[in-house]
Amino acid sequence: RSVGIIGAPFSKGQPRRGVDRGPDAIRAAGLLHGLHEQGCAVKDYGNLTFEEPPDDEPVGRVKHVRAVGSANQRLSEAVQAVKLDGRVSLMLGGDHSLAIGSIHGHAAAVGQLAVVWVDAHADVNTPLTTPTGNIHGQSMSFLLHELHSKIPILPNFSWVKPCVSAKDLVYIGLRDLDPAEHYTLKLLGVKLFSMTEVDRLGVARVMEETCDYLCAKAKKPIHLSYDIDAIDPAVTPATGTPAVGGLSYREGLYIAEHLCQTGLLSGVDLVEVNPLRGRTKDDVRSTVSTAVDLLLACFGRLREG
Ligand SMILES: CN[C@](CCCC[B-](O)(O)O)(CCN1CCCCC1)C(=O)O
Ligand SMILES: [Mn+2]
Ligand SMILES: [Mn+2]
Ligand SMILES: [Mn+2]
Repeated sequence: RSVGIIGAPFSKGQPRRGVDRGPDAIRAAGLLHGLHEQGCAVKDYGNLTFEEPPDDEPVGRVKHVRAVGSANQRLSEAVQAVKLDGRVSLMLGGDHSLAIGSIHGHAAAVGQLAVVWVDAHADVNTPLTTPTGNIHGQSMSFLLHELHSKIPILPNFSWVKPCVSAKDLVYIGLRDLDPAEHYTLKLLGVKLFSMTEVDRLGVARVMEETCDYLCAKAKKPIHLSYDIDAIDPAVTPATGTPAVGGLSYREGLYIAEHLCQTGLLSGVDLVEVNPLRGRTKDDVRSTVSTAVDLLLACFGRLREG
């Protein structure tokens, strides 16, 4: 497998300091060494640098609009370039607002794609429904064709073209949604496996159904957007929006292993690792090493050796 790594040290999609340290923390925990060990051809494109637009006043309730829009435009271009290099793009966050640029750039390069969103949260508030104004909870709303008419014009966002159809999106791990998000997902008929379904069906069946559902019509390249807070906070506490009752380490790995073996994985995000949100060094170590293990599984590592 050929992998192109992009570091996106960005935090303005949410209010907590530290998530911009995610990319270097994940590298320092041995990501590249591990990928090389398992035979991947790896190119590290380094960390993007982001401008800080002055006077970035909220627009309505939405915070850091200009910074988020500008950062994601740059990320979109970078991901598109990695795809045109013929590699699987691996974006290291940074907060989950970065999925806007990552998925946009991926779709610009490959056309129609399927999205598997592994997260405690749906990140599908619109700028008009968000309870917090934090764009990391709104990312999908900018990308879905079906929500196009619900998105107001925002500064530095005019470049964003919706590029995902609701039928090509699957959520896994949901357990903390806002009312408007729940309503939207029901209205659009988005396929989702909340933690209730994970408990009821088991992760193997969830992945079987996910792949059957996404591959039913045509096989599309898959974009996996993995929010580390999908995993139970007992395993990955160093993150900004922890929610109890998450995926076990093993379930998280299985999801990555299964998607890898489809051979359709074309883009990956690993976001919301925040080294400042661990209470102890062990908290941070456990979070970052789990992130590395999930990524090694995305790119071919099997527990059977
Ligand atoms: C559930 N929606 C939240 C969290 C978004 C998390 C983003 B992610 O990238 O980490 O998944 C939270 C909104 N609630 C906060 C607590 C009070 C009720 C609203 C939001 O801010 O929209
Ligand atoms: Mn998220
Ligand atoms: Mn989340
Ligand atoms: Mn459209």
